[in-house]
Amino acid sequence: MNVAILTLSDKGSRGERADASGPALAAWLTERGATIARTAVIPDEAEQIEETLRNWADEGAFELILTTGGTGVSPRDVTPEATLAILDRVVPGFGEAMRLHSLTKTPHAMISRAVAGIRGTTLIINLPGSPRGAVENLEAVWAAVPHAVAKIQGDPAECAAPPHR
Ligand SMILES: Nc1nc2c(c(=O)[nH]1)N[C@H]1C(S)=C(S)[C@@H](COP(=O)(O)OP(=O)(O)OC[C@H]3O[C@@H](n4cnc5c(N)ncnc54)[C@H](O)[C@@H]3O)O[C@H]1N2
Ligand SMILES: O=P(O)(O)OP(=O)(O)O
Repeated sequence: MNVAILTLSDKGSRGERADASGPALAAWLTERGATIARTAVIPDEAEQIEETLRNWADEGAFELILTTGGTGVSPRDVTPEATLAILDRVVPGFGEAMRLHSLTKTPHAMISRAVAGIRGTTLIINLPGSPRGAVENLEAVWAAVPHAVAKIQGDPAECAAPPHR
């Protein structure tokens, strides 16, 4: 699976803090056989986020785009709005699963407004900004990602498991 990782961070984009979240996600994914095909760190600016997500998805080179950062309620947290602006279809189950799983780790999980969905043939998933939060939220949805990616790419196989005996 070719994955692109977009880090949204004002401090990171200004060089005031090293990006630890993008590399943490990359390491986690690489251990599971994914290829990290593109990374970038940009500020929490809605137009820039929309443009980057639109361009990356429309390249058709990545099955999965992960964002990290800007999902909360601070004045400059705009990642969910920017993502929704460029999605063709929303997949609410990813956000539901992330918050359900993350609430077992911290009550602050309910503050993340992360969304997920599809643009063209690319699955896009928001993750929170902290390195630990980003990986914990990816862990929460990973079991469904390969199947979702296959379906988005047009896999015609039937989903239903064989009937139980
Ligand atoms: N499973 C978990 N879910 C959530 C956690 C968690 O720890 N585990 N944290 C919750 C919190 S707290 C919040 S608030 C929300 C929303 O988070 P955001 O997406 O808005 O995160 P940011 O404000 O962008 O960042 C938070 C914090 O993390 C550090 N940070 C951010 N970006 C980077 C980076 N690229 N490299 C290193 N460190 C980074 C920094 O200290 C920021 O202040 O999510 C809940 N969900
Ligand atoms: O510089 P950022 O965008 O990572 O913001 P914060 O540290 O306030 O989450």
